[in-house]
Amino acid sequence: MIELVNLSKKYKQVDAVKNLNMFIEKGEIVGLLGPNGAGKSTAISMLSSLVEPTSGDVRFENNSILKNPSPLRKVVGMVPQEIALYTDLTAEENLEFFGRIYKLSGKALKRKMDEVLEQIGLTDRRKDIVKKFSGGMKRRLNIGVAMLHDPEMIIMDEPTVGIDPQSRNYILETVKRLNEERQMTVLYTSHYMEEVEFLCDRIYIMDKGNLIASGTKGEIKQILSSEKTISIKLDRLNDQFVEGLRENPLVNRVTVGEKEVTILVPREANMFSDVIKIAEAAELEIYSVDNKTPTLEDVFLHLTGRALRD
Ligand SMILES: Nc1ncnc2c1ncn2[C@@H]1O[C@H](COP(=O)(O)OP(=O)(O)OP(=O)(O)O)[C@@H](O)[C@H]1O
Repeated sequence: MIELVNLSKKYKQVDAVKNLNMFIEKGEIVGLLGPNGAGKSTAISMLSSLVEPTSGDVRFENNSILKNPSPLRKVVGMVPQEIALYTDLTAEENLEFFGRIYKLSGKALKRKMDEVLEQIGLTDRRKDIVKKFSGGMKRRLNIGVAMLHDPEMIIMDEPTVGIDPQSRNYILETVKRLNEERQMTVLYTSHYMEEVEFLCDRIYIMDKGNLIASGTKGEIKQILSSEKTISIKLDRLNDQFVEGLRENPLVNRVTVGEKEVTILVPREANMFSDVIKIAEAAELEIYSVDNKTPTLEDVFLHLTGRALRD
């Protein structure tokens, strides 16, 4: 459906996106994962023809959209990171206003507004002024606006940043439902790997303007096939224990949580007795030692040496 070919964007000294190659097929949920500043917003702004690339091409149904973006714009709904609503108007009035921009009117507009309000779970708040909405409700309405013209595809730029967990779940479930029931194609950007892991069929991971991994969840996790992650839970932590792990020749990486340490070791390594000895020397009590299935966070850590949210 859509293909990005060697797409780059340079802002003065900053390479916001470097030689990005990506494709999105009809009916897929594709995730674009990366920390702040990775280049995700720039990539989707070029994809939706809001920002002009420095080089490369964006192709929709095999035609370049750089000179003629209208065929793509007709089928894409964009949910920007910033909320774009009139806060002095009600939810209904906002939808009506944006609906008219999409040239909807009369019964067709009313029908569409009812449908969208139902989809975003705001039917009973339709007459309330947006100023009084929570952050999560505003985001849901923002998504509703993008759905007014019946898009085949929706592009969402970090739609759950800074909202309550309940609204976040609602948004994730809505995206899944739209995909399953209406075969909506979705491009979902996030720096929350668990969201991308939950939603997406295929994933692209960006860092500092570069694509660092891509594929299905399984394919991406194969990157770690030679290693495994072990989670160690303790009564408390101290430096001696962490240093003891770091000095162990089998341990490739140590990540320290509150009362939990995770270590990355070769798949075949049996670490149990080493971990117990290091804990005993550090006078700590171990609650559990578990093998973890790798997460996308582990893959990101492996590829960049940093956590996604660093
Ligand atoms: N209009 C602009 N002018 C100059 N630099 C820009 C502009 N837009 C983005 N950048 C730079 O390009 C890089 C990528 O930014 P981008 O917003 O695409 O990242 P992102 O992954 O979407 O992160 P975030 O979640 O923080 O928006 C950053 O270094 C940013 O400062």
